[in-house]
Amino acid sequence: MKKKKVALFGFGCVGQGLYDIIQQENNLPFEISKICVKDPQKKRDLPNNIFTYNKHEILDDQEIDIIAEAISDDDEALEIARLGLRNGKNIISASKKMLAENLTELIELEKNSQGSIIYEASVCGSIPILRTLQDYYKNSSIYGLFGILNGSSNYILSKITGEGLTYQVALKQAQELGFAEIDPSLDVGGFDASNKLCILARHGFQLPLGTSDIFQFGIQRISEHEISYAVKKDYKIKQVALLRKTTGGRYLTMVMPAYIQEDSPLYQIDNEYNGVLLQSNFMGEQLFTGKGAGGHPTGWAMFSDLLAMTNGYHYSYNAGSRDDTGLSDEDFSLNIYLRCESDTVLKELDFDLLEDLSLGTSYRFVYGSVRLSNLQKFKSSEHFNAVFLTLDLQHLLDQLERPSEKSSVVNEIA
Ligand SMILES: NC(=O)C1=CN([C@@H]2O[C@H](COP(=O)(O)OP(=O)(O)OC[C@H]3O[C@@H](n4cnc5c(N)ncnc54)[C@H](OP(=O)(O)O)[C@@H]3O)[C@@H](O)[C@H]2O)C=CC1
Ligand SMILES: N[C@@H](CC=O)C(=O)O
Repeated sequence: MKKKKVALFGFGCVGQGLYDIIQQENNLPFEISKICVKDPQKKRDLPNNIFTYNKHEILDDQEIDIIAEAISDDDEALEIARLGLRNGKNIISASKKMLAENLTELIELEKNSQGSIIYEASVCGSIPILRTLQDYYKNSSIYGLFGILNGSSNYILSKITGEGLTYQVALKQAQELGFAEIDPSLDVGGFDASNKLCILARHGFQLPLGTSDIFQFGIQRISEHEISYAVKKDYKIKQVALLRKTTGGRYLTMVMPAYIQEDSPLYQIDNEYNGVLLQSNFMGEQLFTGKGAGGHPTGWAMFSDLLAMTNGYHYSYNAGSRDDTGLSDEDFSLNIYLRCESDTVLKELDFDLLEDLSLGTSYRFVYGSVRLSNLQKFKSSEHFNAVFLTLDLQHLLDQLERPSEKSSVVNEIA
């Protein structure tokens, strides 16, 4: 049988990871015919004639069946996806930011194209979570998703709490290992996790979320105070993402740092590993974990998509997909640890103090309860200068709709 022709866009961490895997496998139904990169001056380990610097050489080539795109330029990645679909190509993409921001348009384009677009590598590296949501969870009633969706921030937090590394050193390592985005503020600021949550929301919940719909707070402000509290209490700090059904079939979503206790399923998920805990009726809870970043784990997700695509695999977007975001406009209260400089912040937040942990220090370090709407307003204000982490997420979940009594779902997740 004639092998399908695949062209790669990008030969960096992920592109090379995919290329390595392909070299080590035999009897594949496809072969790499071209690789498009940006910098003609860069030294490469492969012969020059496999590279091109002109995307049209691939997009206009009738012989090329599949495009595997892993580039660090989201505008260009979007252009490649658009032109590729218009030209009837099948596309595999790792560009989560581009996908999260343009999924509605790309789904529309795909409907009118001979080709299709799939993107397992864009969410949680090696974990086959989109395939699972598509094919295994199809039609099941998922009511919650909770997890660690960003490898770099998990790596950084693991290294600073577990090994005493400084934030800067841990971030540098995450960059050197190829985990971090070209702009690492996407990782530590929670944007990357929000992008992934948007993609998961589409596939698991049929929700067209945008990152601006997600309550989001990063890990950049976490300091030795929060770390030593975690160490003292045997907690770990994780950047967690949550999407959970509330009353009336609407949803609550957030990405924020959390103190995680030993009995949480996320506690043992360290370094660049990710974890996604799905909650659904009938099946209860399932935790999926694996390497969430890095060339080979992510390259494998692309490789698996390539194999699936050569067998005609494509996503089906549930016809029940809604037009609005589906988010709840109810207000909820969240239990947080807060470090700030003065009592004014506590007043502004209408903070319900449960425990004062300041112990004679010059700043306020307190545990208590706030309305999410107040926290949102406060963190967007100009003079915002504080750090907060949630602990007791169960306090929040207790305010949300519970699964029917008949199901055997366990609610404790954090
Ligand atoms: N690293 C990871 O663990 C993961 C990354 N991703 C996503 O995969 C994508 C690639 O990431 P990663 O491999 O880490 O990035 P790298 O920075 O390691 O590599 C980027 C590659 O993209 C190429 N490139 C950049 N701009 C263009 C352009 N305009 N035209 C053609 N090629 C271009 C670069 O070319 P040149 O070689 O000439 O510089 C380089 O080969 C990103 O969207 C990232 O978010 C997704 C999951 C995990
Ligand atoms: N920068 C991302 C890479 C994978 O998606 C991460 O750290 O998770």
